[in-house]
Amino acid sequence: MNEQWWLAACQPVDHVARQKAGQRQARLTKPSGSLGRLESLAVELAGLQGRECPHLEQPWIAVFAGDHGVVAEGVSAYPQAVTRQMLHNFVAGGAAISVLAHQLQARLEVIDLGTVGGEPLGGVHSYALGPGTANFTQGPAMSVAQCVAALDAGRASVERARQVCAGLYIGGEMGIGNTTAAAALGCALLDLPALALTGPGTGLDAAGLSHKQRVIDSALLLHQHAGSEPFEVLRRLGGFEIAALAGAFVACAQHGLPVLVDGFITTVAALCAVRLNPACRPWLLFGHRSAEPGHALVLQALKAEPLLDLGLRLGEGSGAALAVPLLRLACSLHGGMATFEEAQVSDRPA
Ligand SMILES: O=C(O)c1ccc[n+]([C@@H]2O[C@H](COP(=O)([O-])O)[C@@H](O)[C@H]2O)c1
Ligand SMILES: Cc1cc2nc[nH]c2cc1C
Repeated sequence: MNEQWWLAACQPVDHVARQKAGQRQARLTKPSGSLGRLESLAVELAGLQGRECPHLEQPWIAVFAGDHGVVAEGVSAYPQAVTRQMLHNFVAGGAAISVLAHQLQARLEVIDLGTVGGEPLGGVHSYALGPGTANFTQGPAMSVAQCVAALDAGRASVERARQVCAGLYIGGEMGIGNTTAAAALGCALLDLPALALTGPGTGLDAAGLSHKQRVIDSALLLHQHAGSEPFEVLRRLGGFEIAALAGAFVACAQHGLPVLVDGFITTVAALCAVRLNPACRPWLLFGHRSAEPGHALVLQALKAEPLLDLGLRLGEGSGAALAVPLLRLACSLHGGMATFEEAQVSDRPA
């Protein structure tokens, strides 16, 4: 295997800046704790940015796409061709994430790791690792070389984000069938049966859902003998876009770039990243809780508290993008509010 760069050290959190930010929060003109999660968010960001008053520089949004051999088992409500059709839509500006990126004035890049249907698309970084992964009910989803190349593609995206001094990294995904891969991966990493993490994805009915659960259970049985080493689990049950996201998240932590994680699939990628390199965990913030039922369990396993719960189940990085204004406002409140002393307001409850 190539050099395993994903095992290298991550940036430490600045505990002094974090502590100073906590002390500042206690001096702001409000009852202690009254801004709820926005308070801890500002303090957390202070530790990541190494300054008492954090502020959000330009966010970078990367959408990773890949197709999945397991769709041959009939596990998605939509046809596989949609993955590639959506690539056009991302670039043309018509997808939800395109609109959100425009509104946030965030840079959006689109990365095709390997989809069914031919030629590289204009405006898309193309890797052509294969026409989708192999069907993991028959064998491993990826070869070692494909999985390493996908992790590398994630790292390369973070390099591009760093070149424009992005202050926040959002990784989105697009891949018909990827809730099956994410559920299988999550089950293998958390030692759970398919029942725990299988959900309707793009919209399966009850019969479709039980079938999807059986497909995942059979894959878990097939790959059980391979053990729980995270790279091997990712290679066997993951997807190109999921491996790329895991690589991007580890690379962000290695370079001290905070990440805002999106929905079910990206959170499973975050779990892979944390299993590959546990020191990356502090760099991961979580944008929302998806309607996909397995998401809550994976978030719990990561001790993650997402910011929003709006019933979204789109992917593309949309839930993370929607949380950006909240992050910005948490920073503005933290840095802009007066202290009790400055405003000459009594800081003592009666
Ligand atoms: O982000 C989520 O939580 C999420 C939940 C359900 C579906 N998705 C999106 O829907 C696609 C996968 O759904 P499926 O049913 O084809 O496995 C993929 O393109 C994801 O971006 C995303
Ligand atoms: C239309 C469509 C858009 C998507 N965006 C992310 N996953 C998706 C799945 C479908 C089916």
